[in-house]
Amino acid sequence: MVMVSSTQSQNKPLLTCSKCEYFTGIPVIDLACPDDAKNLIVKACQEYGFFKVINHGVPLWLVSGLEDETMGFFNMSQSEKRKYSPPNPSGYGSKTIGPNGDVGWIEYLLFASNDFSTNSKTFSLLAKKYVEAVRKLGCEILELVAEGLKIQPKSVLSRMLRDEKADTVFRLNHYPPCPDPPNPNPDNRVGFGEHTDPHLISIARSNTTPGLQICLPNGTWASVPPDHTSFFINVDDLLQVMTNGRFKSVKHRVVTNKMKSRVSMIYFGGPPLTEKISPLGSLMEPGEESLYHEFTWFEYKSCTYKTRLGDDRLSFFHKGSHHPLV
Ligand SMILES: C=C1C[C@]23C[C@@]1(O)CC[C@H]2[C@@]12CC[C@H](O)[C@@](C)(C(=O)O1)[C@H]2[C@@H]3C(=O)O
Ligand SMILES: O=C(O)CCC(=O)C(=O)O
Ligand SMILES: [Fe+2]
Repeated sequence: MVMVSSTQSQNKPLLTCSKCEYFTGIPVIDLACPDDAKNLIVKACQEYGFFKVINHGVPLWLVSGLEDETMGFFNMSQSEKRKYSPPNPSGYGSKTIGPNGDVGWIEYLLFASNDFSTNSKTFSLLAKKYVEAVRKLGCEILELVAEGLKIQPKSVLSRMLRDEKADTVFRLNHYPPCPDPPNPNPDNRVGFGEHTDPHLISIARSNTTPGLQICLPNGTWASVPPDHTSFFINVDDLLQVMTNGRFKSVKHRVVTNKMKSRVSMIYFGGPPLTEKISPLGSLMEPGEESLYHEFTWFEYKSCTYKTRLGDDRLSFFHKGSHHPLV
């Protein structure tokens, strides 16, 4: 499989052909240094649509406590877990992803509201605290984005996550070890197929098992080195539109692991359903035209659920597109 590494001499990604080599070029943003962070975040969002944050302020006890509780859920019998399915819009899912025939080597819990009830009260309490903490982190990051882009007010993006009607999803994924691939073709050893996330921003944390890959600007897949103490941030589709294409909604996927199980916890930050989405006026250069038709988050979300995971949903909203979904 083609992987990517970087050399110290050039600091530019090079193609190599060894298996399981990590990409060493993921931007790392230290939130303890906000003056540097605002510019580095903008650069990372333009170049990769992806970066890692350290010194994020979310306590480790909360993160590992929720991971333990999550594994407590996934370790239950299939018949116990099935009591919480289907994941529509909230609940337990296994092997199928979304309503349109996508599959993966995965089981998961989806929460489409602030009600995180399962069999465990501790889980619900920790999930509530965790989502509050990562939403706050998302607001901080979006404010640094506004500062880095030199647009006012600095709450122009973060206000959408702060809104009491903010439409967020919280997802806990468990990828069991996949010892014998169902098909020897590595492309079929997929935990979560390639896609972009539809919201504004996704904030992900996983355990120490590798698996996440991002698609680089040159179209190659790069393996993200796991780091259970940090958060990985994705630019999502709405942020690409609101920056009129300056930021890239990152294509990503998860490959399976033969030996170890992987668990990830992802907060997807979205605006209220009625929010109208178009490029930020304060960012547009004189004479610059929007690349997209204006739409509401409700319209985009409805379109998302009519598509397959790997579809390019944003293309339906490009000016010039007359797609029937729009
Ligand atoms: C196949 C699908 C699953 C998904 C809804 C969709 O029709 C297309 C987008 C998918 C996605 C990807 C990011 C998030 O994991 C997710 C919750 C989302 O908002 O969009 C999933 C959806 C899902 O699993 O329901
Ligand atoms: O498990 C992961 O790290 C990523 C999963 C993902 O992309 C998603 O849930 O949308
Ligand atoms: Fe995703």
